[in-house]
Amino acid sequence: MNTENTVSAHKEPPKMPGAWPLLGHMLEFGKNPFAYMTKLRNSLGEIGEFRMFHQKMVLLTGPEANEAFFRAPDAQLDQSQAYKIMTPIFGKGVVFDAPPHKKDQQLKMLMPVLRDKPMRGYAQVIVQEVEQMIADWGETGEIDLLEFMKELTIYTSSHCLLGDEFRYELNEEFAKIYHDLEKGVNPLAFVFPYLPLPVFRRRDKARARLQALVTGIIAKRAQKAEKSEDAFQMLIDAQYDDGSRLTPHEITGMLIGTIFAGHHTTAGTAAWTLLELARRPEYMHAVLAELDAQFGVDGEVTFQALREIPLLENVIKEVLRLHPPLIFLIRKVMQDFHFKDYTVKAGKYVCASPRVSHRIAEVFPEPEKFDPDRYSDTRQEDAKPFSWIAFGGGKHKCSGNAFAMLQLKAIFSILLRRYTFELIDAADNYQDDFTQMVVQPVSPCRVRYLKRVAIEESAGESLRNDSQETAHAGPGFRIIIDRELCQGHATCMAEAPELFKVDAAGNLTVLQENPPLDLLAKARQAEKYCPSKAIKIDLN
Ligand code: HEM
Repeated sequence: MNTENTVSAHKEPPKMPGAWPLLGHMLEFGKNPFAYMTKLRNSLGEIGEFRMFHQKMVLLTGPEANEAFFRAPDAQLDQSQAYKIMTPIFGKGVVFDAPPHKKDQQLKMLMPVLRDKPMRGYAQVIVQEVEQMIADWGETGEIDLLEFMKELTIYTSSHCLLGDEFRYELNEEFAKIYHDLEKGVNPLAFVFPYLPLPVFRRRDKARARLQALVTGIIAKRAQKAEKSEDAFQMLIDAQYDDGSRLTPHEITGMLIGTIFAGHHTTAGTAAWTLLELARRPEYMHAVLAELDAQFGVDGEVTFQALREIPLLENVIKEVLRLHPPLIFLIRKVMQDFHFKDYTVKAGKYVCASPRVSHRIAEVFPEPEKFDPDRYSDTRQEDAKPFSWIAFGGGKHKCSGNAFAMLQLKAIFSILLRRYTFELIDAADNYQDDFTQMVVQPVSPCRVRYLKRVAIEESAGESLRNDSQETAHAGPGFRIIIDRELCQGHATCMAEAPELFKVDAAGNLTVLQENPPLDLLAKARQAEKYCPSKAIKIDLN
């Protein structure tokens, strides 16, 4: 396998049968791209061709094929074509629309913005935004988790990247601009990017207004003695190899492009992380124990501490394996591309699919199982290069991956220590929405939150009351389950893992027949928060 010309690579990739005239495989692919790509891999293997309308697409899956895809030079596999739809938003001549030497330099300028040094400052900003979002949540309530995460991550990323002026002085105006830009992402833009449609007009007006605001802030900042420490400032100070600076048009495009790249991807991952934990009380409990040990009840969430929460990190990795927000990545073949015995001719498109590659049983045994322990030192199932590719790979690997992980870890370090969460609908109702370009959970995605401090306080209260009851209650208590009512929500297991176990089929087992009284407070919490009211505590 390689990306250079070789004499042995001569076969055309095998083709999927069943193409319709004009449409090709579009109908089946459009209905559920993941199901279609899985079918292609199951029938043709690691390389196979299908058609979207007249366009020939070749799907590559598995670590070796991914390696060929990600290591190919830009001159051979061109990424820009796939992002053409974004040119009116990011701007002409910005990143994917820039000539190759300029694009490389612009992407390079983004690197330090999203890594090491400014991260410490970002950690504080993210923590502050999470605290603010939940400040008026109260004891308990219901939210649409995806909407919550989308709002939160637009605040965190705009605050970290655009800085204080946009977050505090221009917050409402920025929300409107962002809304109009988002609405302007339309597949029509592939073919007619500047058609005089109202959505495109609003998009262009919003882009122009954003640039005017950026230009104004650059001028204002130039007057100040003290320098800001956000991504915006780093781009103002950045230089091309020839010493020239980015123009306000380029800075605007790079900032909005970075926010777009990180917004729905991070929001969807955050929502899935909480959903997967809420479905699995044993992991929720273990993550909570890790966070409590690291930060204590009121400990400060610092950048350094966020680096040392391996279980939460593995949980997020497993979420990204099962629910990568970008399920296929596309390149246009500019020069014939070779993989093993096959040649993909120039003019076709090649795609890699994180979602399909992540569910190959030879790479990730029992691929459908949520198992964060896969990444432990002893197992390292992701050790094979290009097997875990949620952030892509090679030269164009996500430059925001460290920032995304920082955001996710900071969000949960606050949220989970303040509140517990439970699903409102049946667990199977929470699915991926494949109709979106960035795959996220289907909306509405309803969860209930309950304040942890209240739980702990009332647990303390219970304990105090219990000690009074002990005198005439005997040395233990009994847990009575009404099996007719129990629906296997597993909330009890999150509250008292010593007392309850719920298996994957929703069957509840009570682990101790006559538990000691020091577990009574926890049992009472389980009784209190059981959504089906199936638990009764009987004092001896
Ligand atoms: C969980 C969150 C995220 C996921 C799963 C994700 C995934 C990806 C993937 C798969 C690519 C490669 C695309 C390709 O090869 O065509 C990519 C590229 C990129 N991502 Fe992310 N991303 C996330 C968050 C972010 C964030 C937070 C930012 C910035 C704040 C960001 C900025 C970028 C940029 C600038 C690129 C282009 C890199 C290049 O082409 O050199 N991403 N991302």
